[in-house]
Amino acid sequence: MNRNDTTARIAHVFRGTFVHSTPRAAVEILQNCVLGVDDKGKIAFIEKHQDVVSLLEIWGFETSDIKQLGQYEFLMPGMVDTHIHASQYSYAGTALDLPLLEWLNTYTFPVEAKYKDLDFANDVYTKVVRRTLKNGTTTACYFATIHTDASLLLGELADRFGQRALVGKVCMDCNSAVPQYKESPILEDCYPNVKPVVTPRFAPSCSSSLLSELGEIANNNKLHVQSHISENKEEVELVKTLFPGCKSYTDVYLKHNLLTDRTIMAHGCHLTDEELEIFRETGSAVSHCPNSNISICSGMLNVRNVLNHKVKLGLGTDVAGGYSPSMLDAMRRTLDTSKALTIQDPQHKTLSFEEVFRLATLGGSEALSLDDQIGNFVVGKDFDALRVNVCVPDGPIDLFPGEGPKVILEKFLNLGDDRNITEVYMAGRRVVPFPDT
Ligand SMILES: O=c1[nH]c(=O)c2nc[nH]c2[nH]1
Ligand SMILES: [Zn+2]
Repeated sequence: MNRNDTTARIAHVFRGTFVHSTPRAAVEILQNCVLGVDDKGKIAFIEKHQDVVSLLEIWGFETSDIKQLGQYEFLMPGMVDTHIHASQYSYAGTALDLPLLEWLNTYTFPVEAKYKDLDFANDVYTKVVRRTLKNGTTTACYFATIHTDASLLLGELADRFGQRALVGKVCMDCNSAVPQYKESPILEDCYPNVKPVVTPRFAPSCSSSLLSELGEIANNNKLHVQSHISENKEEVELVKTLFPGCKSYTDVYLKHNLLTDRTIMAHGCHLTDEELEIFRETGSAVSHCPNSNISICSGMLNVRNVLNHKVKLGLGTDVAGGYSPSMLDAMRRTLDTSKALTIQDPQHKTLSFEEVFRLATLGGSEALSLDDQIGNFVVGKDFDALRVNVCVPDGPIDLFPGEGPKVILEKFLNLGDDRNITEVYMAGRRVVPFPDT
């Protein structure tokens, strides 16, 4: 409870129930606690309420500054979407009738080509940032398009609305389906909470020389890398023919120096145990995108097996292969997929809702190598948080006598929506409700 930094002042104090994950506990529920946020947006303290008198003295705030959470309210860490295509948001909820490679050629590339028009980009990017923030995504790892100006605009909008983001200008130099839609390089480091991520689209749309160039840029500048891997079986076969000198899909990225502890690869449904071993050795992470995996019939990732290999794993909405921009949906689809695997093989150890909660928060922060900064309520981390009220008027959840905080959390995760997320904070700044509403 020491106050080390004498210049920091307290900007917010909350009292009530806090729910988060730790490396040891998938869900830790802290009741009747107080949490303080300093004016730099960092968590200054989290203590039992009986210690409030000494906290008042140490930190110099007033009792009247304390925001009391209601009986059916709690604070949880902001959710981390480790894989989302901002540029595909305009057709989210449609166009889910083709498998990956045809889906890309038919729907995705023609739409992404439209981002040379900045008005179009501004409309879609504003909507996706606002929609995901309202649904509790405080950190998003975005794919944009090949267009530098529109990708910079996405970064600017994330910064303006207060979403932490990694923004990837897509790099691809092979595209026979829509030949005018291909190009290369990256983005500048532009805002405190918005960073560039080196983004080769996936091996089939990149030449070996582009992959090498991107591996070099990422390593020389210590940048994040994101791409797709082993999403669908046809794609895995295609990669074998395109890169005959590589032992596996994973080996393609490994050979081009793209697998580092700042790498996040989406899907991985068909990765072998040998490939997962390479992920563990390099510290690269998998983004599990269950809505997309089912919606375009790509496969079912065995998350339990990935976790058993000690590979970092977060969840992704993968809009628009995934039709929902909500991380609550990503959690539900993760549970559904795990249950489907148990139906196929009763020996499969089904994921629990607590484990999935951890994947959406702390797991996501680890996958993006941001866990020293975000992911749970630890002193010194940034205060990225959701204020959840499971009892909002006309809300989607009914409660019954005797339901404790764990049941309330489970109901929110399974039944809740953005109506229950009454406030969103990123680095101590309240970003939802939006200032203009
Ligand atoms: O789900 C996906 N969405 C995409 O846009 C994409 N590009 C390559 N591989 C992909 N998979
Ligand atoms: Zn994707």
